[in-house]
Amino acid sequence: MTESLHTEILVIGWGKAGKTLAGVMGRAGRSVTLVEQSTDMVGGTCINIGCVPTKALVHQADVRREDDDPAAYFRGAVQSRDILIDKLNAANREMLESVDQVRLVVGGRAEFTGPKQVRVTGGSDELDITADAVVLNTGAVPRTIDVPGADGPRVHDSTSIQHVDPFPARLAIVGAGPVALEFASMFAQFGSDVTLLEHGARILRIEDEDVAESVRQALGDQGVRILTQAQTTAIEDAADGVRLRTGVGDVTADAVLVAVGRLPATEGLGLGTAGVEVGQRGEVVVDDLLRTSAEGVWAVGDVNGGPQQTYVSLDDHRIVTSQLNGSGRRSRADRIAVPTTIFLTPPLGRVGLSEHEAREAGKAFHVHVKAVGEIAAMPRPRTLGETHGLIKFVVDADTDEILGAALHTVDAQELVNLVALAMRTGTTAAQLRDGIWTHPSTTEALNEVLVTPGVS
Ligand SMILES: Cc1cc2nc3c(=O)[nH]c(=O)nc-3n(C[C@H](O)[C@H](O)[C@H](O)COP(=O)(O)OP(=O)(O)OC[C@H]3O[C@@H](n4cnc5c(N)ncnc54)[C@H](O)[C@@H]3O)c2cc1C
Ligand SMILES: NC(=O)c1ccc[n+]([C@@H]2O[C@H](COP(=O)([O-])OP(=O)(O)OC[C@H]3O[C@@H](n4cnc5c(N)ncnc54)[C@H](O)[C@@H]3O)[C@@H](O)[C@H]2O)c1
Repeated sequence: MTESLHTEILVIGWGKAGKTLAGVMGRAGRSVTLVEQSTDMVGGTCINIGCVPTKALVHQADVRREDDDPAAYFRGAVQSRDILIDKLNAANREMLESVDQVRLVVGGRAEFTGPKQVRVTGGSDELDITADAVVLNTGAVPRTIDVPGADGPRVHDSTSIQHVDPFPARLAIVGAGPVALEFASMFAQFGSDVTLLEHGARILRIEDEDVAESVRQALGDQGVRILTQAQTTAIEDAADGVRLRTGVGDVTADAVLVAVGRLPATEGLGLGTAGVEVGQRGEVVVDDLLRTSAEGVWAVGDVNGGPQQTYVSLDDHRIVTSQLNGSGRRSRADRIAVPTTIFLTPPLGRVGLSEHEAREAGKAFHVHVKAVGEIAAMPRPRTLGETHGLIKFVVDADTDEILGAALHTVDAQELVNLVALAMRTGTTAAQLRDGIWTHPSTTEALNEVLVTPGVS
């Protein structure tokens, strides 16, 4: 059956930016149609297969006791992950179903048939939609590696590994980005024997050496084996598992996770038909207002090639919403000090310049750095029994403002937001150092680390 409709705003993909924009614009009385290809993905990547389920698993892994049977414990952890995700998926649907002006089309793939004209196909049903404005929010998909055996049944991506069965006593992970590191730390805590295959000279190459070394030590103490210069050339079935051939020797495992990045999801969208330009990395090309090359078409979230973070996608929505329903002045260029966190145990929070980036930028700066275990004024890690890590600040020698920070410590995912705010507001290192902070908290590190003699 073919139906047609016209809508003011068409959102393709139920990502963070798109769902937020749909709710805001619908509540403002504008007619919105949101198309999502899969019922399993209502609410998008973050809540169904990305941030939230993985952090639920990280938490479960952290609280596992040494004598818990790994396989049985993992099954229980996955069950509680699934219960949580089902609830969030349903809550996301309810959030938009309750907005009268929003029409939801779930279970059909959208493809452009002309400028601002889309066909949605789901089974034998078709829906032709024309729109005044189109917002592309199709996300990203896991990149694969082009080696023999990479499509084998025991080779997983970040989605399927969350339900891996049987539990892998030995897990090999190809890649060393946030996905690889988070799963390495998590599976080691679940009781797997984890080998991480990094194809470069060291993990976290964009970070300072002392920061990367701090993470390496924490992972090592969890039992993660890191092989560097390990280019995977083949994945083969073997009698005792699956064998990865690498330039530095073979690795045998029960399961493999390939985590070598995520590519913007543009396949099959018919972007050429819509006059939407795609760049060399497969991303939809946008300007700072997230406008594509086609008039009236915007791209938000991972698909536009920006940082792949949920909160960046959320900010993308603010930029487009401001054009559809506001001053239109909000821009990507306004972003200052956007923090990140890799949810290791303990997590690594990062914001601003690293030491080597500050040096390359020709800045005059001081470095304040201290190992977490040596920070007497911060008992919080000791109360949690997790004293790995390092806290490092790069401070402008002329203005005393924070240029950047690396926070490898418990609670880093919170503390990094405070430091980011300090950077945005021009709060000085001395003000942070002399601040009154609750006790026992991780923020107290500021009282001590920023007192240490700054090394120029
Ligand atoms: C394992 C993992 C862990 C992560 N952890 C974190 C974290 O801790 N913190 C963080 O900030 N970020 C994290 N991320 C990244 C974060 O999940 C993404 O940056 C974010 O979800 C991107 O959202 P989005 O708005 O681009 O769209 P998405 O949420 O990806 O939504 C896109 C939607 O579009 C749908 N779609 C695609 N094509 C079509 C089509 N043709 N027709 C209809 N629908 C379509 C898809 O099914 C999907 O539901 C993680 C990612 C992964 C994979
Ligand atoms: N906590 C978070 O905020 C969080 C968590 C998970 C994912 N994410 C986002 O999801 C996106 C995807 O993450 P990711 O870790 O998959 O990708 P990534 O692009 O961040 O890292 C991929 C890593 O794989 C390595 N690599 C590439 N090809 C390889 C090969 N053939 N062999 C071995 N290594 C190879 C790269 O050098 C890189 O270190 C990232 O942009 C990230 O920001 C964020």
